Amino acid sequence: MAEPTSQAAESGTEYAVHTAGLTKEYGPGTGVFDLALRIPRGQVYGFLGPNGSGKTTTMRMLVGLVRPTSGSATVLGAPAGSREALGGVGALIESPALYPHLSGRDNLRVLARYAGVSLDQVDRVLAEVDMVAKADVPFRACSLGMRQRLGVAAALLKDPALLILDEPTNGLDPAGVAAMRELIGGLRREHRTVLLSSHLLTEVEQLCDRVAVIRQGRLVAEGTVAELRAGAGGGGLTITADKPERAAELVGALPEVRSTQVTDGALHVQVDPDQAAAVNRLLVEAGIEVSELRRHQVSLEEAFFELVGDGPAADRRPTEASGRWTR
Ligand SMILES: Nc1ncnc2c1ncn2[C@@H]1O[C@H](COP(=O)(O)OP(=O)(O)OP(=O)(O)O)[C@@H](O)[C@H]1O
Repeated sequence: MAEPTSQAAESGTEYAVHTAGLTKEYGPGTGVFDLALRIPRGQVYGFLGPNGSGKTTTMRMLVGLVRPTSGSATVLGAPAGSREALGGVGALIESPALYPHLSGRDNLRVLARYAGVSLDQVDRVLAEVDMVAKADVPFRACSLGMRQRLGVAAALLKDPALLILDEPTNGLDPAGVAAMRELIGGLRREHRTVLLSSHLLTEVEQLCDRVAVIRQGRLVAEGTVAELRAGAGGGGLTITADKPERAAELVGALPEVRSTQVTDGALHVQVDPDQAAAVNRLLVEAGIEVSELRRHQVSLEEAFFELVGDGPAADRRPTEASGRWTR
């Protein structure tokens, strides 16, 4: 699959998905409102939000299953839901609807015929989702993990540039989740774009290049995982040193440091924890004795709960915004 071309960039199609003011109003305050998404090609893009926040509705609008109330959505440079856009999109939205009595392979053959795709593609997608050995098991006898893999295989039949996967890890055991992670990592290596919704934030953290967070139908944050973490305080260092005030002065002068604070003799520094070695070196070279230096990282989960406001980290406030925070 080709990388985005400069011609594509010029014509504004460097984004696999581009929405502006996208709205689906089911009722007052219910649905999706004024959504502006830009999903770069070739990335795995996480779409996060609590139950009922509008993820599925958005994905359905992107494949033309739900008609927007207002706004626009462009998919692979064509209007969402148009024949041209759909030609390049594979989607798994909710559970795959396959015939229970047919095997995975036969189900995929039916879908391939229906989509006008060569039957040769069936073996290719079965291999891609690592289901060749189990391809002849009737769908009704397939485990949840196998069903989800077949769902992804069905979405891959048209060799799509964009995969839209709504909760592909739903209900999977840890081994199934790990296998799905591997599969999605493989899609990225093929330069496909993946729009992925998931409640498994550690998975999203490992897989996604960028993330959008929606709450009650509205975008509340967008950025790389690192930017979202930084927006939630970003983590930092706690330093025990013999001259904490002097240490704070020195460390505070570093351009990467967002803030310093000395409490109970310990120096708290808001900075990317990966700067630990540089900070330590600075202090030691200034003749300050460092007896302890601890790193702490804000997880995507903590950042998420801070944004959607109903979890363990809800009482904490972001101290500095570096992602595209829209709250
Ligand atoms: N066809 C519909 N008619 C009326 N309201 C709907 C319809 N579909 C969705 N909604 C409402 O729109 C809101 C967004 O639902 P949606 O399914 O998009 O959320 P979600 O983020 O995918 O949730 P989940 O994580 O639970 O799958 C919810 O309040 C839901 O009840």
